[in-house]
Amino acid sequence: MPIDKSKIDWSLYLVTDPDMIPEGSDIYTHVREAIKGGCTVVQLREKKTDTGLFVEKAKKLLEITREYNVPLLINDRVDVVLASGADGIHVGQDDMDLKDVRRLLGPDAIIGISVGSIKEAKVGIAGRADYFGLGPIWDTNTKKLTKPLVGTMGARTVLSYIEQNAGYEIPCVAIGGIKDYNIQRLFFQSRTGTKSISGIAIVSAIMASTTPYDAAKSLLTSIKTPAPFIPSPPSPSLLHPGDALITKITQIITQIGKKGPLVHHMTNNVAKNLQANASLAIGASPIMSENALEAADLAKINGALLLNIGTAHPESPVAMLEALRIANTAGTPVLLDPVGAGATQFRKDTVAGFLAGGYCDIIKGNEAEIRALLGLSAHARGVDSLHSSSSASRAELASTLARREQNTVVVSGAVDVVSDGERTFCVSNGDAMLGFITGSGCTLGTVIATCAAVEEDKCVAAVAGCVVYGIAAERAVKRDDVKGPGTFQTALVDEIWRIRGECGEGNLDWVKGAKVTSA
Ligand SMILES: Cc1ncc(COP(=O)(O)OP(=O)(O)O)c(N)n1
Ligand SMILES: Cc1nc(C(=O)O)sc1CCOP(=O)(O)O
Repeated sequence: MPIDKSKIDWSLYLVTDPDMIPEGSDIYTHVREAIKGGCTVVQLREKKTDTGLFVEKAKKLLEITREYNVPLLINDRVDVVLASGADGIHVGQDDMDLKDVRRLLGPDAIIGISVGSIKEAKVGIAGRADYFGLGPIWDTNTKKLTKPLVGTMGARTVLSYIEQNAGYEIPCVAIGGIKDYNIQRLFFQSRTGTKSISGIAIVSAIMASTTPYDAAKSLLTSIKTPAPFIPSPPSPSLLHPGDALITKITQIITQIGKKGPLVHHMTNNVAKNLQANASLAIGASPIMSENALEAADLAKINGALLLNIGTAHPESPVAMLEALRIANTAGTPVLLDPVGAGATQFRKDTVAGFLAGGYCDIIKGNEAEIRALLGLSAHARGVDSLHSSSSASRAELASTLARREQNTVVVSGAVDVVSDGERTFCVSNGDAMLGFITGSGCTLGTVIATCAAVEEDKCVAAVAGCVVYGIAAERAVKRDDVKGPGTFQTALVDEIWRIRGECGEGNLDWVKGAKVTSA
């Protein structure tokens, strides 16, 4: 029975590679096991095989795929499809023109094309492709890539173009560097309002596995399980600054005192002590450990992970990325403080590696750091709309990055700007004295991460962190015992402690000083 192409399940699409199959197995056993484990589509990809053998392999595989009602597609070769009776073909942009492929294979054949940009999507749409292979999403060792990486953001751009322009439904399977640990983030970060990828195409994670059944099963589980960090839609009362937001801030601080969340810091040596003291003062339990081998155990405990690259060593990015992935799998919120991002190539690569390799619920940085993450020059100049340091343009920076990353971004400064891409708040609490103590920005990160540990709405958690930290600074600077930065630093920790105590006693007067507006 030929496959009905309107009913294909694109969830887990296996692309074969004969050179990866572990010794002792063969392509037929391997593919059968992978299908039993959950593969829903198979593509036979033979780059070096002679035509005769290619057709023979296709015919034998077709017997297997038919048993499971799974479509078998052939990579690149129309003649092999025709000779074997396979269900369709996958072609690249430089292969045979789609109209010719269709003419040769007929209306029922499943025809897919590789797409990595809007320009390539136009080719696929014009040729009425049945599906797109969207990639390369990430780097891969499976083949030498000749096209730029698409990333989750590029995938979203293409999906949104298709949604608005195709005029017919085109399932898209993402391909390139996809593993168990990045699947959920891929689905989450690439989705548009209404269109998501329909599945993932995998080579090495299944073909190189000695247990293809288990590999496929585990990949399918990740596909079917929503990302643990997907935020719920914000409560309508928290869309704008107002009484509900202020009440929520006090509830967050009270919750921290009650729950004592663990906040795992992988942070810099300069700020570590202040961050640990501020954590304790607000009611959290700080752990300062750069050891990735502890990350799995720490992620199991409720709390948050803070990554700060201020004094990172050459080996730090590997340990931090490992911790980030573990936190993502556990659903533990992660705050990234990209200290000095853009200052050196090492820092640029480190931050790019985190954003490509994991999901950070909150990114907190100063304006130069956030500009660096957006690929803009560190200093405001030029005529682009993001060039000045007004609150409005910093709000644009924050919301642009938040929309790109599908997360919450804080641009810290005299006025802290917090955005999740939809809502953007300005928090004007704080004092200039914060600029005279080392690690004050890093410690704001600690306070925000602690709020994120107890609050699902990360944008509101970030606002709460900015408010409590800013008000503590305002109170500290007014104290008679504060004579300068040294005494201010101590008083700052004391005031965080006092605010937490007042919250615990139900005295919420402190929050009357909150200065939160919409950007
Ligand atoms: C599902 C899927 N997507 C993309 C590709 C890549 O195809 P192509 O661009 O033709 O590159 P090669 O496979 O020929 O190296 C694919 N095979 N499958
Ligand atoms: C065959 C192929 N095509 C790609 C594209 O982007 O067009 S990436 C790719 C290889 C994907 O292998 P793995 O799952 O091992 O990363």
